Amino acid sequence: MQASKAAHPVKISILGAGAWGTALAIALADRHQVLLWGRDEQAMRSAATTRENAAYLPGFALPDSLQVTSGFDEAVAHVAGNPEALLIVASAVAGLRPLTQRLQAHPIPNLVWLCKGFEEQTRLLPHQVARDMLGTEVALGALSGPSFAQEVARGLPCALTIASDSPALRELVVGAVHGHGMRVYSTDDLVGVEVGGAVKNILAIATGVVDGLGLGLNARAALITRGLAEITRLGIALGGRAETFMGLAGIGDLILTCTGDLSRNRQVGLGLAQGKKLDAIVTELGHVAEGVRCARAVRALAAQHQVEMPIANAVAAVLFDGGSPRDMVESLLSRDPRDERA
Ligand SMILES: NC(=O)C1=CN([C@@H]2O[C@H](COP(=O)(O)OP(=O)(O)OC[C@H]3O[C@@H](n4cnc5c(N)ncnc54)[C@H](O)[C@@H]3O)[C@@H](O)[C@H]2O)C=CC1
Ligand SMILES: O=C(CO)COP(=O)(O)O
Repeated sequence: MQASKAAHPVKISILGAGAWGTALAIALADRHQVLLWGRDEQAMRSAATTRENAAYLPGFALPDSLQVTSGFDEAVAHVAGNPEALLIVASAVAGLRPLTQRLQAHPIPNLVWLCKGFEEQTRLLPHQVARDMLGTEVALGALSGPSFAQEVARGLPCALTIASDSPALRELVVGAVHGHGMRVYSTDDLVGVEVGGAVKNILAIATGVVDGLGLGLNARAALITRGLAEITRLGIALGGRAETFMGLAGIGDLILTCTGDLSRNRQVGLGLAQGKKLDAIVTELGHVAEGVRCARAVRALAAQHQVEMPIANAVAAVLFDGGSPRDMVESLLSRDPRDERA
């Protein structure tokens, strides 16, 4: 599909001024009329004056053309009722329900989210949460793929995928985001894209543990490969398509997050291997590490759907059951041999 609408500017509101929402706002602000909303009034006032989001993305200048606000109504009014405008939810998964609940009263035609995970309490994927809150009238989609915020904010190249069952929304997102070093592919496999993005975070914690324990590059490659098998099994059980897991939101993001030290989830694993406590690691990060919240939901879903996920389960045991990082490795290495396709 060609980026047919890239030529003209689009109104875009981004709800959530964390690292990723801010980076995407920076990347799009030279092409579109972008408004970035954050819930912390003082932080947004400071960002508007200093032209920097010091808490979440320090060191990156906000372009003059980027509007910054803590006024929710202002952010919604920027796009409401406009079928060519785009509303992007850039919060953590935990923010998707409260934010979409606030959108119920507004005529939002197109909604895309960037978060990766399952909702902790309900074990729902983001598109199920969004549908719950907004019904079927709104065109919905997930924008995912390997994309560290800091690199996107620096203008380095990346490739993303937009997943939606609405061809018009896919076209709108490709038209608005593709270009300027960002390649945007599209798919209708929302489940596959969301499962890939959610579960790779747990595998990044596992890889951080293995690397932190100094177990070597062979072990890392084995873990990533068998991790992909786990993601694929769960994804297919939940209705995703196998080929999606060989794409950007599957193996692409898995490789990035497992091997790149910019990953917060990988940092959690490295910290655990050093013997640090989970609470201390998460506090020190100052950002969300979705794999931590998601691991319990994935363990429960794997059990419910009878999907074998030994690595994800071993991570959950370290995070929630007091298992040690070395126990995690031992539990994986002592498993019986099996057919590689199993
Ligand atoms: N940082 C990155 O490189 C990338 C992050 N993502 C995903 O995007 C999402 C956001 O990530 P970051 O911006 O990096 O996280 P962050 O930790 O830098 O910022 C989190 C954002 O979510 C908001 N938030 C958290 N809990 C909330 C709640 N209960 N209600 C409303 N808002 C809430 C915060 O106010 C903040 O704006 C995550 O799901 C992450 O997995 C996806 C691709 C790249
Ligand atoms: O999803 C990401 C890159 O695509 C970011 O991963 P982390 O949340 O582990 O930093």
